[in-house]
Amino acid sequence: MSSPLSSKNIGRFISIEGIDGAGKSTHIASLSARLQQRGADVVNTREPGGTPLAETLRGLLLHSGMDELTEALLVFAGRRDHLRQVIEPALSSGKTVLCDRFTDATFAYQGGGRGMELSVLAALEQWVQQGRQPDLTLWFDLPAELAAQRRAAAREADRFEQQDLEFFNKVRAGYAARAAAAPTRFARIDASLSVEAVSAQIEAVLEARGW
Ligand SMILES: Nc1ncnc2c1ncn2[C@@H]1O[C@H](COP(=O)(O)OP(=O)(O)O)[C@@H](O)[C@H]1O
Ligand SMILES: Cc1cn([C@H]2C[C@H](O)[C@@H](COP(=O)(O)OP(=O)(O)O)O2)c(=O)[nH]c1=O
Repeated sequence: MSSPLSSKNIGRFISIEGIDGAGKSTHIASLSARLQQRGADVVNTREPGGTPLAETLRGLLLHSGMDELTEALLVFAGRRDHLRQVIEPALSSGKTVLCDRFTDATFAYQGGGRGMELSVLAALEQWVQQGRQPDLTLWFDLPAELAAQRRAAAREADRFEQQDLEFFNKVRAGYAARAAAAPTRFARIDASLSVEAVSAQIEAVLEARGW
């Protein structure tokens, strides 16, 4: 067994997921501000990344060629450091961690998109996280075609964003499978709607939890 993470859990862990172009970045700052207005002490972070070591790995993941197992090992290596250095200490001290992507992205991209065996990812997940999961995952869901149109209008593509529609359809299906397996943790947001309608859905999810 790997060394223990933390036994205390008094903060809230929220992850935000979805295919590239779903609108995560558009909503994160206002979501963070909204949580702070309600009294949360919010730590904003992201994956791949979140610590100096994990940010170095992020640069490699987004810009260097490698196979899917190497990708998975790098994301989990960064995740381990991120959990130990940032996420667990924050949750132990009662903070709210708002994380732009977490392990569902590995199941969706390396599992769904690249076709890696899910049992290998599940074993890595157990070793690295020892049961730690977000308390809430906001899944921005929309058709891959619409996300591609939004990305094309917005920015230059990295290694993942250069993938075709078939890849993103598989990533989306990967998220759908994770959501079906953890229906209490996941909240599906219809990300094909307007920015205002997406914000309203997020608010409804938080309200329903009394957050
Ligand atoms: N609900 C929406 N309707 C239309 N365009 C949107 C919506 N949400 C985001 N966008 C636009 O789509 C593009 C991608 O959004 P972004 O927030 O960067 O996505 P992500 O962070 O999930 O990749 C941006 O140009 C953004 O302005
Ligand atoms: C966390 C994670 C991300 N990724 C991919 C998904 C994204 O295409 C990419 C970077 O995510 P993201 O930070 O959302 O990209 P951007 O800053 O361009 O919005 O990393 C994986 O393939 N596996 C993972 O485990």
